[in-house]
Amino acid sequence: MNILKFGGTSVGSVDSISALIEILKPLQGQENPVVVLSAMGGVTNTLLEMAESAKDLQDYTERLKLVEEKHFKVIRTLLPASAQNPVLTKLKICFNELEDILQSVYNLRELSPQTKDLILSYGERCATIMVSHIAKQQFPEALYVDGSELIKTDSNFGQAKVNTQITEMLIRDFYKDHQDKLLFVTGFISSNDEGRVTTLGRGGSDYTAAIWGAALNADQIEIWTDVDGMLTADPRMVKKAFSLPELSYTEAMELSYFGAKVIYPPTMIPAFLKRIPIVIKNTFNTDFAGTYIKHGISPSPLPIKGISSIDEISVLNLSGSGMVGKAGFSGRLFSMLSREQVNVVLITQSSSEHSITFAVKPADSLKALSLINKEFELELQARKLEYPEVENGLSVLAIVGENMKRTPGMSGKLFSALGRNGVNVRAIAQGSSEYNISVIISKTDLSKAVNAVHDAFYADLKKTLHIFCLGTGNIGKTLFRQLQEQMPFLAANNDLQVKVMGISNTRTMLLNPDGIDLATWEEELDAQETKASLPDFIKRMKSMNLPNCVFVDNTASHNPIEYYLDILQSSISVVTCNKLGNSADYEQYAAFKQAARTYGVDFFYETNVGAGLPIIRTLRDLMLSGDQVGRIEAILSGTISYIFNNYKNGVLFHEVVKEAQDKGYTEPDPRDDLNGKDFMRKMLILARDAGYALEEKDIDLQNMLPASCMAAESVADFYQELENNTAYFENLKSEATNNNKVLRYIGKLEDGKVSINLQMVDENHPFFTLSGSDNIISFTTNRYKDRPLVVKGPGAGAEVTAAGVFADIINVGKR
Ligand SMILES: NC(=O)c1ccc[n+]([C@@H]2O[C@H](COP(=O)([O-])OP(=O)(O)OC[C@H]3O[C@@H](n4cnc5c(N)ncnc54)[C@H](O)[C@@H]3O)[C@@H](O)[C@H]2O)c1
Ligand SMILES: N[C@@H](CCO)C(=O)O
Ligand code: NA
Repeated sequence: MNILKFGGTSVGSVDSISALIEILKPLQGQENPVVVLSAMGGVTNTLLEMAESAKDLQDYTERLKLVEEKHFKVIRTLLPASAQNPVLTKLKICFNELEDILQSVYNLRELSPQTKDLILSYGERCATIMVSHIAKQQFPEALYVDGSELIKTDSNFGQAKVNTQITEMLIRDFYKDHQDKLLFVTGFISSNDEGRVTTLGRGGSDYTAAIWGAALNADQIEIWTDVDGMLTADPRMVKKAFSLPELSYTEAMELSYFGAKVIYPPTMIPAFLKRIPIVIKNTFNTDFAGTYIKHGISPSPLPIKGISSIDEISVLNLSGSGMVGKAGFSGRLFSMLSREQVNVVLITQSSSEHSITFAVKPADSLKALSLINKEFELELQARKLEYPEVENGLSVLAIVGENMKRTPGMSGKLFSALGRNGVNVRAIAQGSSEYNISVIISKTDLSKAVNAVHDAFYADLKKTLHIFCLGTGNIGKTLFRQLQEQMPFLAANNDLQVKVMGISNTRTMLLNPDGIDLATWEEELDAQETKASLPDFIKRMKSMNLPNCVFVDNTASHNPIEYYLDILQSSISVVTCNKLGNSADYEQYAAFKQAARTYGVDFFYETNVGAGLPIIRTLRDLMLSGDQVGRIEAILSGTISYIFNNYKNGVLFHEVVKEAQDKGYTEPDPRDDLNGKDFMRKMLILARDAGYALEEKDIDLQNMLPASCMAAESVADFYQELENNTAYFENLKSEATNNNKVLRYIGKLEDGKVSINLQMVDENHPFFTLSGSDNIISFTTNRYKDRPLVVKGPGAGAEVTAAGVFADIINVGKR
């Protein structure tokens, strides 16, 4: 049985509540989970503010109306009219009670901690009443549970201490009687012996989930929030921060102690004691597999798990001869501070025992100072101690991870990263567990320091490209061979690793979180039982959630194209030799480019034009450096080029076509080459890259095939028709040779217009001398005006194409 806790953002809006219901749907038919809910996002704060306002005789009624309306709006949107009344009535009763309480606070001008807790409890109650009723539409067994009656605490209002024994008994009894129900339980609220409402303090709803989990021995506690679990650093500060798949309890505690706001550590203790795994999931990204916090995590390749920080900290330094050799001095200092409820965040002591430095929250600093002055009055007067001063404007940065214990050089890495970036370290502390090294630095350095440290620790990992490849035909196969051959060189010369994480063709698919062995990929893929499914492949790619991910499309299929946008929007780069994406609607082409820009990833397609020849790249460089393309003239069909270069006496036209296919120059379907479609796509892509928003219909394509060849249904028929038209092709050839000319199929872009024609050119034409599958392209631009920029060479074939795809992948790695 699982406990699912949804935080404020997950119950904060119509959309998020719909998402929540979607998350519960697949659980139908299984053992019912227990669902714990927070108040709607923002409501707890508003309740607090209203209570304070009432006490200060200020108006709160406007805000009360807004809170009420916020709940009603969800009900009206998500429930059919016939189902609205009962729940609106229940909520109305709650809001009337709340209004009465606030009015009493107003009348008495007094807000006791217990009244505050009572007021706050309406946040969780109203949200849970609301969501449980909405859920009833899907799950008739949904039941609202006021959890305050089941969690028993002392009377420390605002931060009540739980009586575990009674609480667990009450929860178990209640659950036994209601196992067949889908329970929606209010988080955060509890009650004391007299039945008065208490609250569990910060992170209280997580705590409720952990208490229920422990009482019922749950299999798992899921904390649903609005981010992808715990990250290596605060993503607002570190753009390259990434989600962590697994953490030990200790690591999670250390990480959240400083900063990470995802969960609040004390709430985990009941789960920790019972060894119940906690998983942090994202309501708004259900593809994210979650961050698991549990016992026995698998060995991690990460040197550290994360970097956390406290923005604002104050430091006090105590020094003087009076401390030297005085047993119990620091004991006296810190037990005094703890007695007075000053939370000490970090302590360091010099080995000479001449000074102690410790950090506290800025709000506690003056209190700490005056406490010290009082406690050590005699020593201070006798000058055995220096008068301490408070230093502000400081931050704490901590690196956290169990691997630190085993790996030498961790602190070296930390301090050299800080040093290289000119960050001065004010004080250092290492937790005795060796799970944490903390430094105090100037607040103005914090962002730079966290980024520098993140780079230092994750750079090696960042230099691994994780690729997911579609298509194992001509190009795909060749690419894998090239990758395998080149791996050692890349590692040695570029510190770059390329790991193939997934491969799929139309039959089967293979994904391996450790990377696929390129020596045996083919047998492994063939042996897979799972039938290929593109949506599953992409889903699994996304849920691996790896840094530096590249999706490689080596197919000639329409299917992958429809996922490009989603993939780019998941911050995964796309490398493709498939031209179908860029040559469909202009709008789609533009959307791919925009998505890559917005999500900071790459969309590379060099091999769409001229295979491995640097044509797209050259054009991009021209455009980026402010040049303007006036004219492009090109031969961009490797297949047709090969055919015209090898269509000599003694060989028939259809035989040369077959040769081109056997050499791997043609499209999977050679008709796409011969009818000019493939060429047209390339010209369209070039024109678009040159800044013209053209569509296929704008291109003037002269088809060089006789109608009967065009009409052929299968590839075999097509070859037959080519043979039937032998005379037509022979005529073309002799007409050209008789005039000392050669046949050339030439594309042109001029004045924003594109045409493709069959021409006969003589030796004065720059395209006269070509051989093999050569492509040639000449750019006439503002800067290359008198003599054009020309790129020429083999423009088809598996080796050169795979090499182009390879280069695109490496270029993703360079960023
Ligand atoms: N041959 C060249 O010189 C050259 C040059 C540039 C670009 N290209 C492009 O390379 C691409 C591949 O050409 P090829 O000769 O390797 O083709 P191919 O027919 O040999 O291989 C295509 C592969 O794609 C797989 N595939 C098709 N649809 C799929 C889907 N929906 N999901 C997963 N896998 C799928 C097939 O199973 C097959 O393994 C084409 O788009 C082509 O235009 C080829
Ligand atoms: N079939 C293509 C491959 C290169 O895109 C050609 O012949 O040019
Ligand atoms: Na190219």
